[in-house]
Amino acid sequence: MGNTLAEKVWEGHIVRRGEGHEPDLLYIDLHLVHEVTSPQAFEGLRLAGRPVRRPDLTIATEDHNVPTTGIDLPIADPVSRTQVDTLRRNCEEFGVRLHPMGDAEQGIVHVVGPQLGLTQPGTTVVCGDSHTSTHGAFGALAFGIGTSEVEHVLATQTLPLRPFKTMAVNVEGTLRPGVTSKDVILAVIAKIGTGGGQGYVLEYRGEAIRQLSMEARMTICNMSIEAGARAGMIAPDETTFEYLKGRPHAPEGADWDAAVEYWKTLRTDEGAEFDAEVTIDADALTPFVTWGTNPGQGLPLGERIPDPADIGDDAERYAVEKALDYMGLEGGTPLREVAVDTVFLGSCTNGRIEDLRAAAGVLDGRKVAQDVRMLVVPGSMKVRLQAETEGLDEVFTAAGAEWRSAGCSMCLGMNPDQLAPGERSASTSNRNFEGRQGKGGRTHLVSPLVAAATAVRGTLSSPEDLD
Ligand SMILES: CC(C)[C@H](C(=O)O)[C@@H](O)C(=O)O
Ligand code: SF4
Repeated sequence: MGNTLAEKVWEGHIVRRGEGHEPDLLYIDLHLVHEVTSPQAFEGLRLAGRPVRRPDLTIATEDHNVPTTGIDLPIADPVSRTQVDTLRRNCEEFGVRLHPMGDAEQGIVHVVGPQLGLTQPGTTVVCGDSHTSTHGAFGALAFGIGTSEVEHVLATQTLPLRPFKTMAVNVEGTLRPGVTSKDVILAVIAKIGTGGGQGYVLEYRGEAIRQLSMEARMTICNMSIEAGARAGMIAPDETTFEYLKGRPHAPEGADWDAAVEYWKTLRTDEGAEFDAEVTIDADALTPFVTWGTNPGQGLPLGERIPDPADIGDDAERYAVEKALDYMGLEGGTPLREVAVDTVFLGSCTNGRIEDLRAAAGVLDGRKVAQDVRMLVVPGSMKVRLQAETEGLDEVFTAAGAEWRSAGCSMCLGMNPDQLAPGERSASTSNRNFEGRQGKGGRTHLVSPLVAAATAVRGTLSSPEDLD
C-alpha cells in the first residue's frame, strides 16, 4: 500500500487524532496573515485576553487593500485605510512581524512566504485566504481557512481538520514552447470543472510537472482552489531544494543537509492509492484562455466561443447564454477576435519574476496597442526590485505599460486598480466571476505570454500571432 504525499504530511502533524467523527487536531507550522481576514480574529483574542501563541510562526503583509501608485501617501479610500491601519495596530499589539506598504519585503502574502524561504516541504501552512494552496508547490500541505479558524491558529497554533480525499493529476509528456503552467491549470479546470476537486487534495505529478520551475509550479497549485480542491501539492525535488537554498529562512549547514534528507522522503509511495485520478496530455496543450464567468469556462485560444445553439442540454445552454450575456460576447466568435481594453499582468498566480521576464520578452521592442492600457504589478517589492535590476521595468514602460508597486491590484476590486463597468481585460490572475475586477468588468484569464501578446495586438493573442 503506502501513503500519498498529502497523507504523509497530515500524519506527521497530528497533535491529537480524532475519535469517531471528530476531526484530527493538526499542528500548524506557518501562519500567514493579511489585512482582510484577520481583524475579527485579533479582536477575538483581545476579548478573550489571549496572546498569539507563536508569533515566531506568524507573519503578516499588506496586499489586498493597498494602492499600487503613490504608496507613500495615506490610503485615500477610508475602508481600505481602516483595514490596513487595523492590521498595523494588531501586529504591534500582538508582536507579529508585519511587512507594511513600502517595506522591502512587502507583497502578496503567497509571493512573500516562498520568497523568504518560509514555505518549506512537509510543513503545514495556513492563511485566511483561499489561494494558500500556492504553497503546496513545495510539498507543503497548505490551505485557506476562515476568520474563526485564523483566531484558533493565532491562539493555539493548531487547527481541527477533517480528512480529505486525494486525487492524482498526471500531466504526462512535455509542454510545447509557448505553453505554460497557467495553460496546464486552465486546461485541468476546464476538464474536471470548478467543482471537480471538491473534498480533494490534488497532487500534480508526471514528467511535465517535474520539468517546471518552482514559480511555474506555484501557478498550478495556486489555482487548485478554482477546481474546488482543498489544496494542491507537488512532491519536492532538486528544483525545490535549489530554489530554497540560501533563502533567509531556509535551514543552513548541517540543518540543511538533514532537512534535504527528510524532504527527499516526501513523495507518494509506490503502490499508494489515490481516491481519484485524472490525466492530461501535455504535448497536446496549446495556450488556454477563459471566455466565461468561471475559471472552468476556458478553451484553447485557437477555438471559437461556444455557441448556445449547439448545446442540447438545457441547463448547460442556459449557463453559457448567461455567461456570454454578461461577457458581452457572441457564440461562435473566434477567441482571437475578442478585443480587450485592459491587460493586467500580476497577482499571486502570475506576478513573479519569471512571469515578468516572459511578458517582457514578448514586449521588448514592441508597443502596447493604442486603445489598450496595460498594468504590470509585481507580486512583491522584491520582485519589483529584481525586475528593475534586470531592466524589465524599462521594457514595460517603453512599450507603454504602467509599472506599479506590489499588491493584489486588479486581481480583485478591493483597491483603486479596477475595471470600469463593461470594460474587458486579459488578466493573468485566477478568478473571472462577475464583478471580480470591478463592477461590470469582464475578465479573460490568460498566461503572461498571452497577456503580453494581447496587449500588443489588442485582441486575445499568443506570441505566435505577432510579426
Ligand atoms: C480576500 C480573500 C479572503 C480572498 C481569498 O480568500 O481568496 C482573496 O484573496 C481572493 O483571491 O478572492
Ligand atoms: S492576488 Fe488575487 S488571488 Fe492572490 S491573494 Fe490577492 S486577491 Fe487573492
